Amino acid sequence: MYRGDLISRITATSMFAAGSRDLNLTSFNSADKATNLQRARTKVLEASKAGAKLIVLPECFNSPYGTQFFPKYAEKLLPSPPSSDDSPSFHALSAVAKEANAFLIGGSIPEYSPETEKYYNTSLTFSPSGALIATHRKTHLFDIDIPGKIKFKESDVLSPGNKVTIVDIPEYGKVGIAICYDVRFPELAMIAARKGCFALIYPGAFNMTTGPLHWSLQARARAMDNQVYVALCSPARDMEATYHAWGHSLVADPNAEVLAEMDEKEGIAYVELNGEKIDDIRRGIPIYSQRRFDVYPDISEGKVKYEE
Ligand SMILES: O=C(O)CCC(=O)C(=O)O
Repeated sequence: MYRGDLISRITATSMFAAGSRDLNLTSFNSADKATNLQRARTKVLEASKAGAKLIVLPECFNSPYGTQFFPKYAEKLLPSPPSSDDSPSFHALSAVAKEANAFLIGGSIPEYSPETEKYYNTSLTFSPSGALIATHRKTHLFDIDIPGKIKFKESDVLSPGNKVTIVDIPEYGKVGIAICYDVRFPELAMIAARKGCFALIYPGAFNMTTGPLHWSLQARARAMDNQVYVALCSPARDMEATYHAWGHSLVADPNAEVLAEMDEKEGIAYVELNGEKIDDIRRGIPIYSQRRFDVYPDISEGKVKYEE
């Protein structure tokens, strides 16, 4: 199930909050996709130079965030690989993964599928050779309405993905990938963890209402429930934008302790993931072997749609 022998070889992972949804902290205009892609490239190369082997970008890193923006920024990913006209972001991510010689979880981008004629919020993961190794379409759409605070309805424009996404990273182990609001659904995290993932990684962008309330708590809860690493990677905050991201990219360890947490500004956080820590935590608090599947079902078995 859990491949401690492989994951203990991990040396570094990095998170950053750059190339944001609507980032306009310096001189660049984040509503400009090409600028965002260039910014992301610079930061990925900076992280890889510092030794990162697994690099994560934020949700919707190539566009402003908002249902009004998705159709304009959406890219076609089919056929795979798409043409560079259809998906400049696909090609930029693939090229920089190769240049950085690192695994790259490329945040997410708005996608338009000519097959289904629908829009999605989609995360692409590339290997160090530049090959696409995983695609996750946000499975739980961000539809909330907290009176006087925030109303957001992704489902006005987007359609949901329909699977749990696990990527087996050679020499490291399995990683579960999902997007932002997906973190609120413990079932998805638990299935990925019980299928052997050592880390659950969520490009995401909470807001100024739910960020302070739940961002860190959600990461810590998923880490505690599953005794795995959990990483959340947010865009930096831009108060000029229509959506104010909470920021605070963070990594929680298998004991639910926060190893690194950024502030709301652009930056890079580096964290070393150690497989032995998972073994130690699970030995100390052995919930992994104490489950009572005679009392309740194992949700990771049976009718589960997942893809490795
Ligand atoms: O769950 C939340 O509070 C925020 C989710 C979100 O911002 C998103 O899914 O993009």
